Amino acid sequence: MTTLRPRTKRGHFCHPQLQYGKSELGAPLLYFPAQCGDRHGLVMAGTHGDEVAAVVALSCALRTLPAEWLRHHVILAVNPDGCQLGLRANARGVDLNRNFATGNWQPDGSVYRWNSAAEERDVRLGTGSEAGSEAETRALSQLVGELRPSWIVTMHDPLACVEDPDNSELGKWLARRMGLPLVTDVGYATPGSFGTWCTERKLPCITLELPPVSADVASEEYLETFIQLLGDPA
Ligand SMILES: C[C@H](N)C(=O)N[C@H](CCC(=O)N[C@H](CCC[C@H](N)C(=O)O)C(=O)O)C(=O)O
Ligand SMILES: [Zn+2]
Repeated sequence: MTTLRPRTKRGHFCHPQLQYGKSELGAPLLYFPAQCGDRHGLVMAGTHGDEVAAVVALSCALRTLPAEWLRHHVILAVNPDGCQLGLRANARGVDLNRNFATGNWQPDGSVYRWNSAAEERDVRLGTGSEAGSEAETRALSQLVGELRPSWIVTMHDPLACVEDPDNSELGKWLARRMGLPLVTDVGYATPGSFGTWCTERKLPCITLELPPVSADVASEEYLETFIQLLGDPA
């Protein structure tokens, strides 16, 4: 059994970090490389800067796990500019999850829901001047190409489901542990999305949609599950 880091010492990282690019505003794009095992996965959050409960909960899990027990790569903030601005888009107003170089990329912009109380998705965002136009998209695509992870879990909120087109054992485990429904899609079109980009490259990708909970609640409710996700072989 892994001896977890005492809570008194979880205020800082002891895990190596590597830079895989720069955001549109020049922020470093960081990832935490796996420190042990093989068949590494990639667990990431912060594609949308208005969905940060997973960023905090994943960070808490990472800081609780001793560095040498990290079995999978981690990106806490795919979109650091959006995270610091509290913005779904990146600093250029582009929804990064509609900017990936997929067969169905659309140039006409995208919409999202202001919040769970909104009756429709009507807040407009760009999808980029072309597929892969954004620095964050290109850097992540290149990193995935270099790391060649066995699987990817990308965290969003607030739709409260586990989206796994492959109905994999990992997807079933996550759904069970999180008490969320396992679905094959989120229920609306996502052209140019990361998940579609992965599907086209036959890379297993699970989208974990947290419920609309605070970072405070997520860091308590999901800590054990996220520690197991990061520290146990998949
Ligand atoms: C918090 C926001 N205001 C909000 O309500 N956002 C939701 C959408 C949440 C979200 O971003 N979910 C998906 C993830 C897509 C998964 C897809 N299968 C993939 O291939 O990546 C998204 O990108 O829309 C909202 O309802 O707008
Ligand atoms: Zn999202």
